[in-house]
Amino acid sequence: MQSDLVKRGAAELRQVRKRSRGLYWAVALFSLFANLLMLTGPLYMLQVYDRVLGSGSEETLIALSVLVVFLYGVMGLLDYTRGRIMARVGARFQADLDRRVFDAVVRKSAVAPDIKTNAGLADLEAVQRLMTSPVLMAAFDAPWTPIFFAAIFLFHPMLGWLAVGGALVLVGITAANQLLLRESQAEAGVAGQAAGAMSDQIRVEAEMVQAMGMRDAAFTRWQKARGRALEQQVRATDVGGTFTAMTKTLRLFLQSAMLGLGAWLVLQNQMTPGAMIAGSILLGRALAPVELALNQWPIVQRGRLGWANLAELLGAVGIEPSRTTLPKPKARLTAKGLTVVPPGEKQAALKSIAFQVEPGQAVGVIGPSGAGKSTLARTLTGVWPPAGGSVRLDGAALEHYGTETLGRHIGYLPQRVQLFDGTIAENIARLSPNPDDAKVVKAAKMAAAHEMILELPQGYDTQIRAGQVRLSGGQMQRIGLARALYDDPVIVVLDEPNSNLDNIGSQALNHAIRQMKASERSVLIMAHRPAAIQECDMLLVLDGGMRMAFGPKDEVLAGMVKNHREIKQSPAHSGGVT
Ligand SMILES: Nc1ncnc2c1ncn2[C@@H]1O[C@H](COP(=O)(O)OP(=O)(O)OP(=O)(O)O)[C@@H](O)[C@H]1O
Repeated sequence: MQSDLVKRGAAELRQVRKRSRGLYWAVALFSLFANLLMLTGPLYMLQVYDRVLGSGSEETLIALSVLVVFLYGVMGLLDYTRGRIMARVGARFQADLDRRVFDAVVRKSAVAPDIKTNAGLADLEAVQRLMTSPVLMAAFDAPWTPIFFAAIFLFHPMLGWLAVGGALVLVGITAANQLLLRESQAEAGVAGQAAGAMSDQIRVEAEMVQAMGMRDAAFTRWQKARGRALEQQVRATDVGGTFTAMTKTLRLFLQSAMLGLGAWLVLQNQMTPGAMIAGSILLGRALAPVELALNQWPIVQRGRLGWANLAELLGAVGIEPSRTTLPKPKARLTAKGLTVVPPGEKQAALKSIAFQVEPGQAVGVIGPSGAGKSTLARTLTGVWPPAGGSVRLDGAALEHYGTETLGRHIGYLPQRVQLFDGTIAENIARLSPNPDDAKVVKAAKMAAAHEMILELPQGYDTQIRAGQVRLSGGQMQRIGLARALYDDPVIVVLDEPNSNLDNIGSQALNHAIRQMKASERSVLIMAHRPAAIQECDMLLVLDGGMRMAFGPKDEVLAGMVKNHREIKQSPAHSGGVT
């Protein structure tokens, strides 16, 4: 099953690569001519040694040299052009897959984040780098290598066999290099990613690390992860370095051996001195792709690893089917037999839940920690798919809207509000590059964030950057609420919306809920605190993933004597807020 998915992902990658098939053929054709023109050097040597030096004709030397300059010029042009074509092939491959890989990374990370998924875009870049690297050009050159060997055989079979023997040893070394390096390079890659992920996590939580005196411990952990990566890297470099040195030495030796054998054959009158020099140059040309592949093996390995990881990622996260655009729904939400299993878990966090939300209603979802409230929020916003049962928005299953459209219909305020680099307006407008100012201000006013934002140094244009413009938890939550309300969603799902709000914030939230209700929209509030359910008409009580009660708020509360008393006694219920 797993490998079927990987095969599907690999097929998708190949499909994209195939789009540049015409260009690959062009590069292959250019490579043929470039390789034929590489015979220019040896042929020139042959002529200079055997003809010019023999005849002493300066005119011949000049004519030959002019011809060589021209041929080298053409060869350089062909080489340059095929390099440009391959750069475009790589860029096109990346551009064609950017969106798909980006979506897959985000979709998979929303459900089951892991280090491998994090590296999705870096994997795509690694494949693109391999496609544009000289080593891929060497792959185009390799098929023409026999031309060079054939030419050496023409000079003398003994020289030919020496060249073929040497080349075979070099290819053997390259293959051994690949076998030995594969494991340690893959391990170095994985360990490096783990160390990178750990340092990212420490940086994001730097405040906590600093405040709790965890810096030493965090460093020790990171160093351990980094140490593993370094150890593998050093091993890989050691092995790679040994092979590189071996090939370099062997190549130099082979070239001298060719000259030595050539000289002996000249002495035996079996060959001309020109052929001796030309044979040595030809050998260098023939072995160049092998040596290049060996030197650039890390790029090849990383590219191959990237390809394998991308195949796995794209196989696991299928292409989203395009959906027929449905009209803007009414705020009616119906859940039937809804069962949700958190990704990677075996046990359901919601078990066969049923409830209905009508337009103009606010429904409070209450229950102890781990009851399944956030799970319900994630399901209603389409992040976690139901394992059984259904959720329908105005009669259509949530997945029929497509995630982007669903996000516009159902606003979401998560428990932990995270803002992105950009202006406050862009954040409220959900990172839209052209925020609709009127909509931004409307949402901010509804979330009672307008005045607070105006007091910031640049108002709505205040840049939020990691480390700069520190907003308080309550300010973040209000901006998060404005973001949830942006563009008039028909339903908003608020997960612990007042956990960071002060009295004014809580009152503003209740005001926003009343406004939503008055405009026939509906609100779901996952809550611990009584103040949050003040405006709710209905209550859904969850415990251990099961529905314990659902109905009008007062009825449900009356049925829950203990909770009822607790909430009745809270100042929030008697008109105030916590
Ligand atoms: N990302 C996750 N991966 C695996 N299991 C999860 C994940 N998130 C929640 N769960 C599990 O699902 C169950 C319900 O958790 P959920 O977060 O929905 O509870 P909650 O009612 O929102 O709790 P709280 O009030 O503390 O936020 C818990 O048993 C929890 O372990």
